[in-house]
Amino acid sequence: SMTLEHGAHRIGKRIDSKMSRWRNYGFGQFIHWGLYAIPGGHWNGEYYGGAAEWIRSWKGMPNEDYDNLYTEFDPVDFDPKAWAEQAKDMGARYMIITTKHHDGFCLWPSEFTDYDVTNAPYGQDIIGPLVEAYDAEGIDVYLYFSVMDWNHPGYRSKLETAEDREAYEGFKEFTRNQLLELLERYPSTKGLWFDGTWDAAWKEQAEFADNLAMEMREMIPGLIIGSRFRPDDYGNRHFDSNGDLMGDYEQGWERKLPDTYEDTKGNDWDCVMTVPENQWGYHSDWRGHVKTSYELIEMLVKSVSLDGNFVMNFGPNGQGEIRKEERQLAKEIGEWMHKNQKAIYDCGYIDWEKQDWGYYTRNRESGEVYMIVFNKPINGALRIKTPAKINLDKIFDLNGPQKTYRPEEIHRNEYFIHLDEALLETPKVIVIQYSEAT
Ligand SMILES: C#C[C@@H]1N[C@@H](C)[C@@H](O)[C@H]1O
Repeated sequence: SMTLEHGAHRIGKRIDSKMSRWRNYGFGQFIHWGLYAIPGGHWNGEYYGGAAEWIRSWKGMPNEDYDNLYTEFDPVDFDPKAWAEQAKDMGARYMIITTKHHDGFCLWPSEFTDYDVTNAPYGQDIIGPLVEAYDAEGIDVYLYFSVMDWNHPGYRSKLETAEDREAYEGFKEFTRNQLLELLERYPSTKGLWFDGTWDAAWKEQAEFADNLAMEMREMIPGLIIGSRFRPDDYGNRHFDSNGDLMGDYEQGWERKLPDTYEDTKGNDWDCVMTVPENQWGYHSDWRGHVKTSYELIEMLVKSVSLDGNFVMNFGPNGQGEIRKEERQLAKEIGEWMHKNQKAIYDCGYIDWEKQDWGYYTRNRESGEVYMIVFNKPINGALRIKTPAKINLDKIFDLNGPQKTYRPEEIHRNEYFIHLDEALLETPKVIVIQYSEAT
């Protein structure tokens, strides 16, 4: 392997209690909110088919029109307590909020730019009340921060001239100032979710990013930072030039899921997921497939079954309201979570052979295994295949009358259990208590 100054500084998972807390969340909420929520995917009567939070990059939206949207930002309906209550009812255990997206508009009063909420009609801090409201509900808060910043004069996607390099030094100092400012203002934050770090200019900043990450971790010991922040000595991100994970967990699963445990390389990881195909910020006209609560629950369960966290995105509108589709999804997912959260919280992967009926999760403390059944076979027989020396001691429904199942042995370590109910209305959880034969 290569000698790297600024590659991965740890091989393997973090094992401290703060990271264990992160690992056990299971379910999180992403919130993308900012100026892009005002146009909501339209401008001058034209429909923008891209991701609403990228509308500034659309030829139909003149840059100066976008950059002046801040003069209209006045979300009178913003109610952080209501958002936090809804997240609690849904069963989210952490929340990631966009403090600054690629457009550079800051949802907190920043000392280092005028392009922030204090210069919009709204005039007040958005991040602080959100942190407070979510902390009060016992939901941990993480801060999304985009390094790429279309508003800052010193931003460069690549460094070609001496002038570029000089301007970029100023931008780097600005970035450091804003990050330290955020940690100073919101010290209860548990981590940062970085984005906008794919440009060539940033990929040259291995030493700067490494030092900045160390400085932030000194400010808040145990701070959790994913793989999307630092480039290594050769500009590689997420995995360094030796193939080792940069940061505390893998942030590569954006709008996609690993299919097997091998795909996760045994690392911690999160999947961040949009409800439509590709809308993070508010778009008033969702077109194409909009995911149902059934699909989102399956993605959540699949993530936990493969040792990851699932983070579902919400895009509040320009008035600060959560749109009705998202409110309905939160309600439906919450109904399932209220009854089945034991199969999600503090759970992860177990190396039992995946079966067509659904997914296994395992509680990391108790060792209890959960079968989450999505696909009931016509004959109602659910196959269970375990590694050798595993004894199935007790099998019963998580909910309802504690119906127990007597496994029918097919041959060693392979069984059927027989469901007798006609039709599954929602994904069904069955508990397996097992022991290892000595
Ligand atoms: C591309 C891109 C960005 N990464 C997602 C998490 C959203 O913030 C999207 O705009």
